[in-house]
Amino acid sequence: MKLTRLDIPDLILVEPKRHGDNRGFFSEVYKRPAFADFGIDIDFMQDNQSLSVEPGVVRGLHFQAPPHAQAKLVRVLKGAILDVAVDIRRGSPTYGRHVAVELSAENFLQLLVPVGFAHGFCTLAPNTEVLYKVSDGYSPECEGGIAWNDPAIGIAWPVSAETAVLSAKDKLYGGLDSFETPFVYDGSAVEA
Ligand SMILES: Cc1cn([C@H]2C[C@H](O)[C@@H](COP(=O)(O)OP(=O)(O)O[C@H]3O[C@H](C)C(=O)[C@H](O)[C@H]3O)O2)c(=O)[nH]c1=O
Repeated sequence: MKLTRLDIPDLILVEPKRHGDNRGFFSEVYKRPAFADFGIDIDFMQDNQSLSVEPGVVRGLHFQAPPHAQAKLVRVLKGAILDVAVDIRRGSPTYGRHVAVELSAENFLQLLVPVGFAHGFCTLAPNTEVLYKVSDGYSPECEGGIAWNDPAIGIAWPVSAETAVLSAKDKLYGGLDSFETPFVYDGSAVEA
């Protein structure tokens, strides 16, 4: 399992090894010690899975505030997504900056999104299924969100406001400057 720190060093790209043979492949897709070797110890407690039927479905940008903040480990079982994480930790040198990576069933990549980041994705293929581990349970009262297309963040989504498929909830979120983040940067990440 290969772990790589991205431009925002708290965000980590994960590439499990696939052992191929005449039947197909076998892969250890999550291994807690591999993260521990990288200085990361997250106690994931729930797996979530979503199906998005159409390409161009945008889910996000979401987070849960403390005491139910969530770290996430995101992977794609079927199809493909542009996966995005936005740094919303007050005092972070990369506050408001984001990383966008393509995760797909084909590239087998995963994205680790720690607490303190808003998360969202846009599907790039029909019938895309996303599976992600979370480190805390669902807490509607702690749910928060930021407008997916906030120009202050400037994500280069492959869809427009006219073509994106959004939930009613996601259409209502305000921009980065419309909320007081509940997260504070603690300087934890080791520089890449
Ligand atoms: C998140 C969640 C939702 N639900 C129920 C609540 C609704 O009845 C239904 C759909 O929820 P929602 O529209 O919030 O689902 P998404 O828009 O996919 O939300 C997720 O999208 C982005 C990409 C994220 O990173 C979060 O994990 C999560 O916010 O599932 C649950 O029962 N448990 C849960 O953990």
